[in-house]
Amino acid sequence: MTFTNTLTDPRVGTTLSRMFAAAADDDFAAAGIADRPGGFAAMSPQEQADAAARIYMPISAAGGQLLYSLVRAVRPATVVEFGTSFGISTLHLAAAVRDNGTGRVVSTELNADKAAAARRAFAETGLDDVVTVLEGDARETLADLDAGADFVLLDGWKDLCLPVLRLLEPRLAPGTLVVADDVELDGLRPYLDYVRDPANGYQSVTFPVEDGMEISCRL
Ligand SMILES: C[S@@+](CC[C@H](N)C(=O)[O-])C[C@H]1O[C@@H](n2cnc3c(N)ncnc32)[C@H](O)[C@@H]1O
Repeated sequence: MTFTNTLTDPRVGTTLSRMFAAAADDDFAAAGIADRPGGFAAMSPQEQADAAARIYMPISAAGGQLLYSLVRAVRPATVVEFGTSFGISTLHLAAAVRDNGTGRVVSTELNADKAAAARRAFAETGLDDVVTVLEGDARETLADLDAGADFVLLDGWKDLCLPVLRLLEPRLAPGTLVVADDVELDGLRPYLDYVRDPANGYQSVTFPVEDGMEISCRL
């Protein structure tokens, strides 16, 4: 019996290894950003995205394996991702969609150079036919989504995860999983408070992969 797992396709494995290796230099690439006048927090989301144009900030390897497994299990028609960066998380989502034999990934990225680099990575892995990268602010690009959001990954700027979730909520059917990365970051606190409040219609739990992923099921 043969088993299909596109994460083990040499093109995908080689590209992911290269990207994770490059991401190991994130601290070096980030040096100096926080020292700019006013600091990172004082910048607009676009200014932050452009200042971070060389920084991967990816999900962890285990987080990617978790996402792959969840998408295999759920078999979503449309996966929506907030925060493509160079495409590490997107490759895991797209590999699962490929192996499901159905579905697509719609991902959105604010920085133009990153969006272009991600598209190149999807082409070199042969997964570009299942991924659409929307370039721009997710609060605008996802407002006109032409379908339901059947599986959601929120990994853009943490203070925007709650506004993006609220934007997508009308498209979330009961049972939809919403995953947010980096539960330890302060900026995600309003989001975590929201999805953990039963009054807001989620069953939410932190999954202990590196950096922590919050998995919330729409009720
Ligand atoms: C943590 S990184 C994403 C990492 C990516 N998910 C991965 O695992 O490789 C966050 C990304 O979100 C992008 N971003 C931040 N705010 C955004 C917005 N409002 N709309 C679209 N992208 C945004 C940033 O430019 C940055 O590349």
